[in-house]
Amino acid sequence: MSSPYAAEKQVAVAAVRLGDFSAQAVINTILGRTFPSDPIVGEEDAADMRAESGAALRNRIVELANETLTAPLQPDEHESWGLGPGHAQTAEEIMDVIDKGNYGGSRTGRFWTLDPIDGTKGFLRGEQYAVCLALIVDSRVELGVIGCPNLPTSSSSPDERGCVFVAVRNQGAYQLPLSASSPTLPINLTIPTFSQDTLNLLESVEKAHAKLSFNERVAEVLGVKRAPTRMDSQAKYGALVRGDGGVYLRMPTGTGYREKIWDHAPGAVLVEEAGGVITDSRGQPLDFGLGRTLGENFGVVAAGKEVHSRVLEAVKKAKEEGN
Ligand SMILES: Nc1ncnc2c1ncn2[C@@H]1O[C@H](COP(=O)(O)O)[C@@H](OP(=O)(O)O)[C@H]1O
Ligand SMILES: [Mg+2]
Ligand SMILES: [Mg+2]
Ligand SMILES: [Mg+2]
Repeated sequence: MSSPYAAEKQVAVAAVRLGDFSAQAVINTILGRTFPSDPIVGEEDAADMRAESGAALRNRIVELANETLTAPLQPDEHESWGLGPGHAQTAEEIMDVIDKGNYGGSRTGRFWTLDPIDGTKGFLRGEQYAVCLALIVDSRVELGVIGCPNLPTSSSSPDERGCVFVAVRNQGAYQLPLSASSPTLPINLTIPTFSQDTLNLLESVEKAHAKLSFNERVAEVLGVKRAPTRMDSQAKYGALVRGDGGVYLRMPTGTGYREKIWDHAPGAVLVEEAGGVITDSRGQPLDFGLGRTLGENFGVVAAGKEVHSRVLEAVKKAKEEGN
């Protein structure tokens, strides 16, 4: 017997791949037109589309990307970005623009990093996912945007969904509504101070992505009373900066996986601009100048200032116990 929901999974995975590729095509088009000399470190590449067996995938992605590229302009969009009716691209152009994301990263100079769909697994489950973009200059994240189409606008309005988190270095962190035409004003974000009673951990849903048993021990050491919030994608960083949790904790599973810069760059500047601290689990800064990855993986800890140092101590204790 075939496994449950096999057909649904096949369709959903194909849809996500289409979403990933076409989102990278559209975003790279806009970046390429507006900042033509900026390289891009993007998660996806067009190799599968270029393969002989990739004709169906290629046709569908070209169709989807062109649907978005040629749609009537929104109030905050410009024709000079390569958007609007008449701006369809050929299959070759679409594949080339996706492959503009092949940059390897660098210690100096400026580049963008893009995760066209972060939290793929969450997207497949109909839960949280995010479109993530950051600008890195001389290894430092200067700007980060995290679009969360499925995240409630606040924990008190679970039915209103869709928010964008924006942070610019030295200019603060904000939450905007997802729709550019919405009249709602930006919300200025500062991570609140937590007590032992109100604190909880924000962690991955996927056990393959983070060592959740370690988090449990850290929570015990900290005396945390609330259950953790499990959420896919960098929506966790958004939840953290608006005070929905207290600590972002991601510990390596021991497989040698190296964290990708596009999975943390926007979140890093968002946390810092909301008054928080983000480091690896040893308290070292995340290094965005090493290439496409953050290098050797010691995990990620993000929280408000006071909480962050308590979490580092708890992590140290849990490690010393042999967890
Ligand atoms: N073994 C692993 N350890 C840590 N992160 C991993 C991993 N395998 C995949 N990931 C990353 O975890 C991201 C999702 O993070 P989270 O667990 O916080 O939702 C994935 O992003 P994509 O969904 O963009 O591929 C992927 O890059
Ligand atoms: Mg990702
Ligand atoms: Mg992704
Ligand atoms: Mg991926």
